[in-house]
This record gives sequence, C-alpha cells and structure tokens, in this order.
Amino acid sequence: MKKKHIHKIYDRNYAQNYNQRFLLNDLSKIDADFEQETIAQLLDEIGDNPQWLDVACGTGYFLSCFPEIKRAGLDISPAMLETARQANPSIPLIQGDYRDKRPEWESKWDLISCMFWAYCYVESFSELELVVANFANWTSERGVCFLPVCDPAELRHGEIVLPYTSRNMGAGGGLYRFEGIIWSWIDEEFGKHHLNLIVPQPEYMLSLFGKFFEDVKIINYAIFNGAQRKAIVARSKKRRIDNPKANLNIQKLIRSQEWWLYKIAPLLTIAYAETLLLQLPPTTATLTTLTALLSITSVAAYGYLLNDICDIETDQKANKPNAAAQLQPWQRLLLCLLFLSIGFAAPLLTHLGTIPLALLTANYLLPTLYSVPPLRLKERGIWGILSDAAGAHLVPTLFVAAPLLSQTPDPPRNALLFTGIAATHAFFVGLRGILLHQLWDRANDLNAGITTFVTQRQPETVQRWINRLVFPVELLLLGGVL
Ligand SMILES: CC(C)=CCC/C(C)=C/CC/C(C)=C/COP(=O)(O)OP(=O)(O)O
Repeated sequence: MKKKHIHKIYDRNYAQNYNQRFLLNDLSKIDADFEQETIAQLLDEIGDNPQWLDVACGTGYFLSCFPEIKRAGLDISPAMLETARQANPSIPLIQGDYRDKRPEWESKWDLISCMFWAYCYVESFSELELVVANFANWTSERGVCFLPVCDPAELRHGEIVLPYTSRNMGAGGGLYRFEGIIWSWIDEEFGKHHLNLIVPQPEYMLSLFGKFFEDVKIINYAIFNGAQRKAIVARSKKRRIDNPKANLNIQKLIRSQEWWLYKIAPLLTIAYAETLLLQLPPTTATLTTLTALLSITSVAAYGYLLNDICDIETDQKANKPNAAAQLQPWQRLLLCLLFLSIGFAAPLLTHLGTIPLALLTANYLLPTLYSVPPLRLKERGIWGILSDAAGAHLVPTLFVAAPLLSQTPDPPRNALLFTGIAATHAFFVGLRGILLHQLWDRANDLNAGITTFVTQRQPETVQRWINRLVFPVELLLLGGVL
C-alpha cells in the first residue's frame, strides 16, 4: 500500500481508538497478552541489556509494557507515533518505512518485533522479501525476530474457499475478503479501506526467514473463538549476514552515484572545449585530460569519504545511512591516504605543471576544511556554501583546464576568456547544488543539532535566492560559455 494511503488510514482518530479496538477488547486481549508474554520470554532469553526495536510500533502499546528495557519504535504513520510518544515519552520513536535499508542498524537490535500483521502492507512479494531481509540485517548476533503472521485459512473454522468473504469475524467487525494471497479489510465503522494486503501462507514466511536464520519456528496462540493465531520466532542468525561488511562496497563508501555523472562528466566538456580552442594534438589532449580526470575522481572519492567519516555521529542522530561507520578507524585512514596518493601520483609522474598541482592541493584542502573539526566549514554559515561550491565545481573546472592551457606557451584570449566564464558558471552551479542540498537535508541537520547556512534561515528565503539570483546568473553565464 502506498505511504499516503497508510497515512490516511492511520490518522489521529484511528490512533486514539486503536488499542481499544484491536488490542484490549474482549476479542483481542487474550492474543495481546500472549504476545506480551512471548516478548517478555524472548527478552529474557536474549540475556543482559537487550535492545529491542518494534517495527511498525503503532501506538507503542507493546513498547509501553516494558519500561525497563532499552527499546525503540519505527512507524510510518506520524499520528500513530504521536500516540506512541504519549505512552513512551523517553524512547526513540522514529518515523520511517520498514522497506528502507538503514545500514546504521545493521546487527544492532537483539529483538526485532513487527506486530499485528503490519508486514502485509507491502506492495509486492519482492518488497516482503526486502522487509524480512531488513529485519534479519538489523538483528544482532544473539538476536531474535518475532513476527505474528496472518494465516487466512485459520481465521475461521477449518479451511476457507478462496475468494472468501465474511462479515464480523474479527475484533474490528466489518467486511473481510480473502483473495488468495491478497486480502482487503473494509473497516466500515471508521470508513477505512485496508486494500490489497499481501498475506502469503505462514510456510512461505517460514522459508523467507529460513534464508537468514538457522532456527525458525511457528508458535501457536491459544485457540479462541475457533481460530488460532500464529507467530514466527526466528533465532540464530546465519553467518552470511552476520558480517555487516557483506553489504559494504566501494561505491557506497565513496558515494560515487552522487558525483560521477553530475560532477565529473561535465568536466569533459571543459576539456573538449579547451582542446578545440587551443587546437591541441589529440594524443596530448587525451593523455592530459585522462590524468586530470583520474586525479579529480580521487579528490571526489576522498572528499565524500572524509565527509562521511566526519559525520558518523551526526548521521546516526539523524538516522542517515553512513557507510564509513562500518569501517575500522585504520581502514578509514588507509582509504583516505590511498585516494590522496592516487590523486597526486598521476600529475607528479606526468609532470602536469605547478599551477595544476597547486589547484589539486587546493581541491583536496577544500573538502577537508569543509568536513574536519575544529574548522568544519560546513557548520560556519556562508563558508560552508563557498567551500563546497569551490571544492566540487569551481576548482575542478580550473584543474581540468589548467594543464591543457599550459600545453601552449601563450594561450589565446578566447581560451582564457572561456576558462574564466566556465569557472564562474561552475561556481554558481556549485552554489545552487550545495544550497539545495542543505535545503533537502535541513530536517536531518536540525535533528542532529547541526547548524548550517540554511538551518539559520527560512527555507523559503533560501529557495527565493536560488530562484531569483543563483539560477538566473548561472543561466546567463551558460550563455557566455556557449
Ligand atoms: C571533484 C569533486 C566532485 C569534489 C568534491 C569534493 C567535496 C567538496 C566533497 C564534499 C562532499 C559532500 C558530501 C558535501 C555535503 O556534505 P554534507 O555533510 O553537508 O551532506 P551529507 O550529509 O550528504 O554528507
């Protein structure tokens, strides 16, 4: 089901009535008590100081039953979370989607629960697989998953013929329709349509968990009103995913999808234009350009990796993925040194010249100053904006142009003019890029307690500056480049 539909169903009114309708009335209390007992047993079996994540925690009812446990909740519905906060005022309650990967939670939680068939709201079997994989990834080495599962065939006495329609068979009343592995529940009393929920047989759910856990069991609730609910308990996570580094790859570490196409590829146009304006021999132009591109790629890899290394703590606070968090400190240092060496090796070996080397040094310094404390320009207002725009666009443009210009003793005026306009244009592209980035990241930065240029201003003001000043100047300069 789409997020917006879930938000619509689980609104404030639904949240306020949820516990009474689905957990605490005569029809449901016996099952809720059984679940509470099972959670208590599982927490007990895990050992000292277990950490529990209740996925799709809803009103936080179950979380509130265990005030002595270190616990957190994740839910997609702000209204449900609002109610959950009243019941659990001092614990992390995160608004989010259980389909998101969240590498920062890898192997973090000793108990993962997902109550009352919330997994059925996925939109496809692939998504269901993803959700189970997430649960497994988030489970610690000693951890356990607890998932009450829906078995449509068991909701009534004996087998049902599909498609099957029935009235008033569950705690919430209303119309139930089972259509094979899809079911829908029209909650007539509250006018809510829980449509096309995915409900595979419990055996299928067992096999999904079996991919990740050695010991997967179905436990049965007490028979009540002729029906008997079930839950999956999965223990002993398999080694394959025990190791968080299994999911770690170099692209994630250097965040190449954020710069390869958008920041490196445009530099080629600068190299082409300079080659044409300077009428350089193809071999010289190609070798010089490739050397410069190798160095600038290393700068980008270094800059993004270093930024993540410096943001590990704040990203954790804002619940943002951060691949560098999974590395040992010596691995972080080694990778940074590697990208530094590659960046300088090629220009030094090919004698690219003094000006290109000075620009390269500046290009390594800018992201360092942007990210590393105590200077950490990112948190110093306009300096953060200027250093990122210069580091990601202005200096790389000059660095690609400079070695080509230095191939001719006396570069023509039009090549110098082109370089000047292209560099200024790149700077404005960079200004727009970092302003938009800080705008999109504003909520995360505020959550993590980071003060940036944009968090100190109204978002509308910054957007107005982008629309009325930065972008028009950028377009004007593009005209000059062309
Ligand atoms: C050649 C080239 C492309 C060089 C780039 C060098 C450079 C300026 C790197 C810093 C990149 C970065 C992640 C900025 C935003 O950080 P943030 O901490 O504000 O945002 P985040 O949360 O996304 O990390």
